Amino acid sequence: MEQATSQKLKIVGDLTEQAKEILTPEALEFIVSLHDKFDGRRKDLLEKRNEKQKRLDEGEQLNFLRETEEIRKGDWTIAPLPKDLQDRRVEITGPAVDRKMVINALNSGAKMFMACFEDASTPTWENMIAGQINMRDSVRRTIAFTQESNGKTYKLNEQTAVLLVRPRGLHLLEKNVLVNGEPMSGSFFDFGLYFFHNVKELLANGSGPYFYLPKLESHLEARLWNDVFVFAQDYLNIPQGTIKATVLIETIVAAFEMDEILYELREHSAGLNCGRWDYIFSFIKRLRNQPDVVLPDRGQVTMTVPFMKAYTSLCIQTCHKRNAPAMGGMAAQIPVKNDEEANKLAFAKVAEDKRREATDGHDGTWVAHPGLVPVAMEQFDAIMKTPNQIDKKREDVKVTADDLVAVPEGTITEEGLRINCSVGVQYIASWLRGNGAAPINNLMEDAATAEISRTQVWQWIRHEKGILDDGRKVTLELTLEVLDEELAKIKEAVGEQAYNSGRYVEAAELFKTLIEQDKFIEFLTLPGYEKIS
Ligand SMILES: CC(=O)SCCNC(=O)CCNC(=O)[C@H](O)C(C)(C)COP(=O)(O)OP(=O)(O)OC[C@H]1O[C@@H](n2cnc3c(N)ncnc32)[C@H](O)[C@@H]1OP(=O)(O)O
Ligand SMILES: O=CC(=O)O
Ligand SMILES: [Mg+2]
Repeated sequence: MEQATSQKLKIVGDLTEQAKEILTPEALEFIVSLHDKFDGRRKDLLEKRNEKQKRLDEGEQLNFLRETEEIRKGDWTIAPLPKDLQDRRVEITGPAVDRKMVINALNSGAKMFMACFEDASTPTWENMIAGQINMRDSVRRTIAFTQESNGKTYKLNEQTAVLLVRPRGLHLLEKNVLVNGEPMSGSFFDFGLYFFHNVKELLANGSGPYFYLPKLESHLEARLWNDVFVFAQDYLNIPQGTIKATVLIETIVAAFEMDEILYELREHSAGLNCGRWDYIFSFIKRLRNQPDVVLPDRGQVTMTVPFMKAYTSLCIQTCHKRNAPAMGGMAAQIPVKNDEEANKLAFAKVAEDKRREATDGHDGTWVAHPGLVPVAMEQFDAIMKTPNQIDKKREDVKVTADDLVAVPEGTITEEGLRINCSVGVQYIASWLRGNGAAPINNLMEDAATAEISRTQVWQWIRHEKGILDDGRKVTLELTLEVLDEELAKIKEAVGEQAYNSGRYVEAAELFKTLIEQDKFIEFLTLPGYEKIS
């Protein structure tokens, strides 16, 4: 249904009752202002990403920027953190769209809840609007839910986690809102509506508008966000510096600009987070055409391989020097149902990951499931006796540009190729069905992890070092054979009916497109978005 809202603005998505509650004339006016003022810069910055890729393909080596040396050497810190952002030892994450999960996350005992419109969400119109409704009701503490299947009711506990919101990345569009005939940015849509509807209520409750900013690739992108914040605060007469944002360092290029990113956002910064899954994806993506860069099977790229260790250590050192928190990331393991042994192992792996993070100096971490909150809490409580460990300056850390791009040892195996194909297709099918976070093989999968799978396969096919440990070259023919076999296994496992209705065939088609085309597709969610409404 197409709804003409004004000459300038067109809402293409259904104007349901819920949508009308969110897309009020005043809120629309605000997000249109964001578009008018900032969309040109957003597009220029995306173009800069392409230019950088071209230079990398031509052999440019990543390095710290010469033009910002003064910032790196300078003696400055971020503005003091508000009280409710000082102790973030455990942050649970989950899709903003899932009302029950939002309540469960807020009640989980975690210090923070990061509600996600990004890696964990399929950005259908329905989901994005429902997410905004869930956020509005969470902030007002009126959120409630009744599960139809068993009548179980959900409401908020007295004590709840502090809310942080992750809007979509700068590359994603919201095609259901056209400004001057052009789709508006998903980032500005998600940020703008959450901020507009909730900032005053949040401040009245003694909290604030807190964000996670995903997939940044440079300090200029941080500068754009900072300018968006300054404008938004002015627009609603909110004191400057009220918004606080944690930037995910989850691209290899951003790892070279951590100081600069904190500096750009220094009045609005709540530190950095090591988004490990997108980071691995970005490492492969950006360095895909470099002759020596090929990563082994996804399962072998752990947090302790040298380039991952270098990145997290540098992040902690950089943040703490600037009095900023350095948040850890997400272990992939989730509780395993009906298998006590496997469940124990999964918990042990999460505990080990959290212990490492706390010991290294992270100020908190992410968990994917409420069952893992106590596991992470126990590790951080044991090691971090204060609300954070920003005073642990980690001056011992010495990380060079070479350390950040050190290619890890390991093997590419047929099993690794199979897992990438199978998990890639299963996740994309889930995403197309509207579910952006899925348990697959007892691991949490989301857009970032699926990106690793399809990018590895793309690269192995094209890179001369894409050779299996048994000597066979990974080729398109071999991969398509494997893909067909894995698809047959999926069909067998889920049954004919679920297979036919579960968008698996479309997912396999999309996976094929992603690996077949020589021109690398920047994000799987871009062609994916054409298949959802
Ligand atoms: C790379 C990155 O970006 S990481 C960050 C983005 N990714 C995410 O946020 C993923 C977060 N995790 C999830 O979405 C989920 O845990 C999944 C999809 C992986 C698994 O979910 P489920 O299959 O529902 O798990 P499970 O059946 O064990 O759930 C048990 C209970 O825990 C709840 N639950 C599970 N995960 C979460 C969560 N992250 N937040 C809140 N509640 C949760 C379920 O709602 C369910 O509640 P109920 O007992 O009241 O019915
Ligand atoms: O967003 C987090 C990540 O690991 O990617
Ligand atoms: Mg990510």
